[in-house]
Amino acid sequence: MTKLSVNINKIATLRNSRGGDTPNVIQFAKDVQRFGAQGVTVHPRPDERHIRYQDVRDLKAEVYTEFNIEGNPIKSFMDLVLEIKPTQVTLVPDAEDAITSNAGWDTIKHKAFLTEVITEFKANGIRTSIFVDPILKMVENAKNTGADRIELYTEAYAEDYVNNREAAIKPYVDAAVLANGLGIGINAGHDLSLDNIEFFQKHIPNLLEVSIGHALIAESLYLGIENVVQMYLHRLSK
Ligand SMILES: CC(=O)[C@@H](O)[C@H](O)COP(=O)(O)O
Ligand SMILES: NCC(=O)COP(=O)(O)O
Repeated sequence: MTKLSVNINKIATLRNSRGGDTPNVIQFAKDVQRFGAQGVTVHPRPDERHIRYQDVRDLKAEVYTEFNIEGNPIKSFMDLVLEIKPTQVTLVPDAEDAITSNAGWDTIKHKAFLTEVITEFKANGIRTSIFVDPILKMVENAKNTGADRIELYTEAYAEDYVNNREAAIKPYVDAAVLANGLGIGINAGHDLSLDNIEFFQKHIPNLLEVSIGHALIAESLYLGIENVVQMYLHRLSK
């Protein structure tokens, strides 16, 4: 079964655009869980332009499904995650000035750093995942850091899906087969949508979780959030 974790960063972005508390991110997290989402994802960045560190603290009491915190493990992020102790931390090598995540880890170059960080999170009972491109040596070395899972960075899949979905999925299938053989779990995320999720899920063996935000919120403008969560769950259950 593939779990749906809803990334609520965009709700915080909308709220922050006016400076008040509308829409309320806590209420939104409660609602997506009530509608069936099996997890909530947040990605606090150092400048807090999307979800804020205080939001993450406030969410702790309200997220009763899987709580996934994503981000670059700088000191303030590590302190936050160790304070909250979510179900899962996903390590993402995002630069401070990047609009959104735009690359996976080089798990060879950063092996020592990742190993140290992962050891600390695991010692605190937090499941660990590393954001990686579908590159075999990056997947293989993700396993060597001690991470429980990888999160496959799916932007390239989403972009290529519209032209040639068979070619688009191929590197992800190869990466997933390797990950399964190595015994490391598989998550995926970035630019997944109602259009491309079903094909992805059908072809990736043992896909444990997808985290989806941008497209899901955009689709909800037309279809409503309750419908959209149900539509994703339906596509993921096939
Ligand atoms: C890790 C990742 O893939 C990103 O998609 C990210 O979590 C999305 O966050 P933003 O929506 O704030 O760009
Ligand atoms: N880890 C990916 C994520 O949380 C959401 O990415 P996106 O759907 O906003 O592109």
